[in-house]
Amino acid sequence: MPAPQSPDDIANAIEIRGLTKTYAASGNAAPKLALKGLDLTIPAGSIFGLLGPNGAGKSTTINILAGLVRKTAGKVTIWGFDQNVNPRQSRAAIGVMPQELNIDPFLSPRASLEVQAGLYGVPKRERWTDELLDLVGLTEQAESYTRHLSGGMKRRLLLAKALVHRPQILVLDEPTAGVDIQLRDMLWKNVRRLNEQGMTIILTTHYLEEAEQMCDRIAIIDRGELLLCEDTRTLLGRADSKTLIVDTGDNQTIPALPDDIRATRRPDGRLAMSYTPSRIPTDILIDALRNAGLPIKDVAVEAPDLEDVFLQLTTRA
Ligand SMILES: Nc1ncnc2c1ncn2[C@@H]1O[C@H](COP(=O)(O)OP(=O)(O)OP(=O)(O)O)[C@@H](O)[C@H]1O
Repeated sequence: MPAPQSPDDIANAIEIRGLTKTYAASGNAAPKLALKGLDLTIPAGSIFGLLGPNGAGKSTTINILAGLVRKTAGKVTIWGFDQNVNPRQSRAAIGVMPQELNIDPFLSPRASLEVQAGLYGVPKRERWTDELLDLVGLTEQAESYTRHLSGGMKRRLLLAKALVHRPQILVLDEPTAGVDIQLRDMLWKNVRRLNEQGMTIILTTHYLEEAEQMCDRIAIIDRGELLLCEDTRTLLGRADSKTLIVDTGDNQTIPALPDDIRATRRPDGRLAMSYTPSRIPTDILIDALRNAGLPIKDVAVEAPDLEDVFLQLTTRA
């Protein structure tokens, strides 16, 4: 049965059901159960973050998607193609920018892209090597030896390599680990542009702030299991705590407040109160300060970030 091809037909770029991976024992090391029946659905057109602490199983998942690691059990469907039934088509739908710089040092960027296109069987007339070099800002270095490129340029070349076969899905494995701000900005600009053109983006990152800013949906996995998969906004709403910061001018008293509100003075003199907005609305708290006779010169609210939620979910006892 032909699998659907048009983006309009595809609701989910990736569907993972019951994905299990056991790495075989080697030497003294026992077999390792890295994925324990993972279910994951990645909507087409999203920028999707796959997060988790070290050893959670992120790379294993990505490597299975990329066809680099063989799954032990489970079903993986990529762009409508079952990986077991249509391995070639499912692999063609995905491009992976790996963590490590796996580039032939003796090839020029142009030659690297041509070789990669050849590996994917892209006919010469369908190649877009010049556009790709331009996209990642390597037109000037197109003919240089790759070993003469800076680390940042090599990473940009990896991005271009992942795109030679115009995949519908782009996977970025820790794309900004150890890169400078300029490269990071360039990378995210490109990623957003590709996403606007319809490409589904999946990324792993240790920078939670980055995931919060970039991803519209986030999955958190830990010890080979899915902890949650939600829209970023919903996920951030989970941490039901906020901090109200009030500048009370010269008045430095700490007012008496209900028991479940922690009030402290920050080193800059402002009053900081942690509270649970679902139980105490912010305006009620401000009224309580007024009633206590405190001057209110300025007010700010600090909302929880992804790091708070992540730690809440993954901190091990
Ligand atoms: N080739 C392998 N052989 C045996 N065990 C492995 C192999 N690769 C990974 N593992 C183990 O499988 C588990 C999941 O590893 P994986 O690399 O997928 O995690 P990760 O979430 O990507 O972690 P990190 O954030 O550190 O990259 C870990 O316990 C790891 O030690």
